[in-house]
Amino acid sequence: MLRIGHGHDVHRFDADSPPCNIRLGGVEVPSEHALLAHSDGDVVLHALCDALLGALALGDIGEHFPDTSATWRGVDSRDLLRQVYQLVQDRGYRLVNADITIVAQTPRLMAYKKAMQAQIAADLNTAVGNLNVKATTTEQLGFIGRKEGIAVDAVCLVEHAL
Ligand SMILES: Nc1ccn([C@@H]2O[C@H](COP(=O)(O)O)[C@@H](O)[C@H]2O)c(=O)n1
Ligand SMILES: C[C@@]1(CO)OP(=O)(O)OP(=O)(O)OC[C@H]1O
Repeated sequence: MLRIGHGHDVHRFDADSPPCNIRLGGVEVPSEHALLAHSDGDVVLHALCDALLGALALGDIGEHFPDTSATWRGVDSRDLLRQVYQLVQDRGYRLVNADITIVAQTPRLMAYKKAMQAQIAADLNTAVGNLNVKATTTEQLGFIGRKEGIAVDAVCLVEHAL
């Protein structure tokens, strides 16, 4: 039995913050500004969590980790991903593959994509070849092109282990 899931997330840059590292796909990436979020703001892992939850018809990340709860304030999104994947495994499923597209005018991600793939694969206990991370700009169009935020789309396939 195969099931497919899709996730989408957006986080806004804090225009008032100084240059700093942001977390994308579990990796520290230098950025002109911080991302605004209740958690650590890892928009890549949030989209992947939603894809995995979607594949099992388990709702969305906000239902499981509400941004009204102090429990999840500043949380490492790798913890959220591992918890979500445990829900998937508890139902007898495992990841076949996931494909992630980061839509960002900035920062430049070429040098960080492989590290993200390796980090995510390790957290999901899967081969790095089952994970793909892509990046694209919007050619300076729209809110992403104006460097106001980052969007991510993720799709995944899961299969029943039996
Ligand atoms: N934040 C980004 C965005 C893109 N890249 C890389 O550049 C390539 C071309 O980008 P387009 O927006 O013109 O499609 C893209 O395929 C990525 O390899 C990047 O590293 N960081
Ligand atoms: C991760 C959570 C929880 O800390 O908060 P944010 O970091 O704001 O992220 P978002 O993708 O808006 O929604 C999920 C949240 O409930």
